[in-house]
Amino acid sequence: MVRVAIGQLTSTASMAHNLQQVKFLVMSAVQAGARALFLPEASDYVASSAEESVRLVKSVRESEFVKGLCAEARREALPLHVGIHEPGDSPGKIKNTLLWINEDGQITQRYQKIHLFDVDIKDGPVLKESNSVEPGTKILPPFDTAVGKVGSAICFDLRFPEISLALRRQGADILTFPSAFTVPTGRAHWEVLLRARAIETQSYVIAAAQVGRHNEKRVSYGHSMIVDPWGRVLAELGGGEDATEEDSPALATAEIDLDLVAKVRREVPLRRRTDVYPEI
Ligand SMILES: O=C(O)CNC(=O)[C@H](CS)NC(=O)CCC(=O)C(=O)O
Repeated sequence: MVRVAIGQLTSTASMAHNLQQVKFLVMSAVQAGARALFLPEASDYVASSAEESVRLVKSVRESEFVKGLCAEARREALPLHVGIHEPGDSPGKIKNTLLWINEDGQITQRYQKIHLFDVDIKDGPVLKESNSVEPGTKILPPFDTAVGKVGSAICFDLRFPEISLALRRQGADILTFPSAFTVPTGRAHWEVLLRARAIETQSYVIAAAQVGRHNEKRVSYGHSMIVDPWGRVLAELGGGEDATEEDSPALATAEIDLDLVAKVRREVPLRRRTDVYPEI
């Protein structure tokens, strides 16, 4: 058994402020005895427009936020899983990136979000992530960590079971979905989707999320969650309409039991009928 932590925060356009919040979460995770801390998508900043998002972006070498995180990880010997932005390959574009920073403070894994959130919901959010973000083109092969084999995806990727099934097939014990869900879609779909991915892949799901008001235009749902391979919610933070100051920054922990992963997979074998439908 090994303890993991999820950290929830309200990132703004100030990277210095966001780094302060994350430092508090690192300290809390260490105090709680966690062996890894999982942070939300876009922890470095949440901007109020595509233009501002592009204007704020820094390479990881130049980002005070990422350099600060690497220093924290090394000082506390605590691996960090964190969503940030990076400059894109074409001008005027950025990447929505996930980093694994190991206990030596080194960036050892990187994933670029492959599904972009372009939605136009009547009386709801209108967001065109592709205005500023370049989609990734690869799945990051699941990687070994002190808490298990981690398969990473980001936020809207959660809605596409194919990526979760691919990560599971490549050996993941834990799926992660660092997120910044909107309030209406979160209320309708967040928990159901997370638990469905956990149940159908028979894996832990760790989903750290942004919460509350980032700026005049943007509010996030919160409800960061850890789900076990049987679909039980082991830990959940607050959010939604009733978000309070206690919800940000906030930390929760749970125990990862890899024997439970093996047990669930043994007891309920999911033998696919790939003679009937294509393997994904
Ligand atoms: O803009 C940034 O910097 C950070 N990125 C995000 O907030 C992204 C793209 S706008 N949000 C989502 O994918 C929400 C998905 C969602 O809410 C759903 O699937 O219902």
